[in-house]
Amino acid sequence: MKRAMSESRETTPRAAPLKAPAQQTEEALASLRQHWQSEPLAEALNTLDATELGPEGQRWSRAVGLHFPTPASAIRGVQPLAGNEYADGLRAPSAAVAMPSMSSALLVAPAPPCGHGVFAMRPLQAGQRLGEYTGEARRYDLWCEEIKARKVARRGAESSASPFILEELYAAWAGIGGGEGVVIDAFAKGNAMRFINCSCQPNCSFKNVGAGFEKHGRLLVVTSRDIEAFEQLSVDYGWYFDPATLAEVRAEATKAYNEDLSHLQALSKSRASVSASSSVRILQDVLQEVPGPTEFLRRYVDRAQLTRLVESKKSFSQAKSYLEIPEALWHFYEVLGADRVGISCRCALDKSLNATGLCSGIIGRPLQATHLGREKQ
Ligand SMILES: C[S@@+](CC[C@H](N)C(=O)[O-])C[C@H]1O[C@@H](n2cnc3c(N)ncnc32)[C@H](O)[C@@H]1O
Repeated sequence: MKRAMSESRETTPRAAPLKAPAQQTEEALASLRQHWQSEPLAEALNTLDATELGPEGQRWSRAVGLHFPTPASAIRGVQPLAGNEYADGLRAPSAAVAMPSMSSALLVAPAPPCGHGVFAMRPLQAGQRLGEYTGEARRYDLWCEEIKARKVARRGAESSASPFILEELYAAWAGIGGGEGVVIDAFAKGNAMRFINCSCQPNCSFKNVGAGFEKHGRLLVVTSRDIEAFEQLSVDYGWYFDPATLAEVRAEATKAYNEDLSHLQALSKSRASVSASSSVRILQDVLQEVPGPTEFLRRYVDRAQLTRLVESKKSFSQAKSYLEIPEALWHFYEVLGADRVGISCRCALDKSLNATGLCSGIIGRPLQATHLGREKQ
């Protein structure tokens, strides 16, 4: 990956000793495991052995001011950054901004199905400043171009203008910065805050703490409500509001629906087993109340509505846009579209990340409860 020349200043990793000795780390992990004992999370925590929490993870944590070692599998290829690096001609804000040191309550650990996450190991109060979100401060326009080039290289020339690929979800918007906007990109370099997952019921937010007109380049993670011990920290990534991304999600939703037409027709006629399309098989299972492991897409189908659609013997026809997908199916296909783009949300599959079970299905999309119905494109 070609990166823009950096005008960054060198950051000096803090040389503080790792504060939690092995025994304290083991105790912390045991209590986390105990707390989430019947969840997939507890099983994932069992994978953390001495190698995972060995010297590599200890060095990384020390460099970013974390109390506990960070699992080696989480930080492969990720450079620890105690403070931002400034690239693309951006300069560090000149006015000194006092930043809190990293909270000693934080522990990075596996958090299935979202990779690794950040856990609060003791209760935290609303409004608490937990530390800085560090990474490379990049000009938004240049960073976007780079992401798009990578996307075209990976997905082909017909890729849309939407910048979504995995890397993008590590970049946090840091204000307009007097120009085209600034993001803090923590994909390749950062600290523990880069592991905070997205939740539809977030418990933290980013606060911009730049000074004067240089209101960019410094982001604080602040709790937005009281947090209980062993909860995961979460924020709302908010990228749903990127128009190009939304257009791509909906184009993929329409494509997926049109690809399924003949199978949907079979579904409406006989409810016989549907073979070729896995998405229609999910609808079939919902209709027939087939029990089984929770397939996350099932969450976005209302059984009564789907039954009415099927019983109406409607014939399914090509949709030109997602607005033409039948009412009972649009949410299901919108989430499927988001999954194809790479931004489907699975927060409610992890109780530590979202205990309410309410999830919009798309990373950064508002919950249906506050966002009823389909929007116009
Ligand atoms: C900023 S990182 C968070 C740390 C990441 N879990 C890791 O282990 O490196 C963003 C990535 O985490 C995952 N992620 C975060 N929140 C998610 C969510 N609500 N649903 C699904 N995946 C999520 C996605 O893979 C996303 O690209």
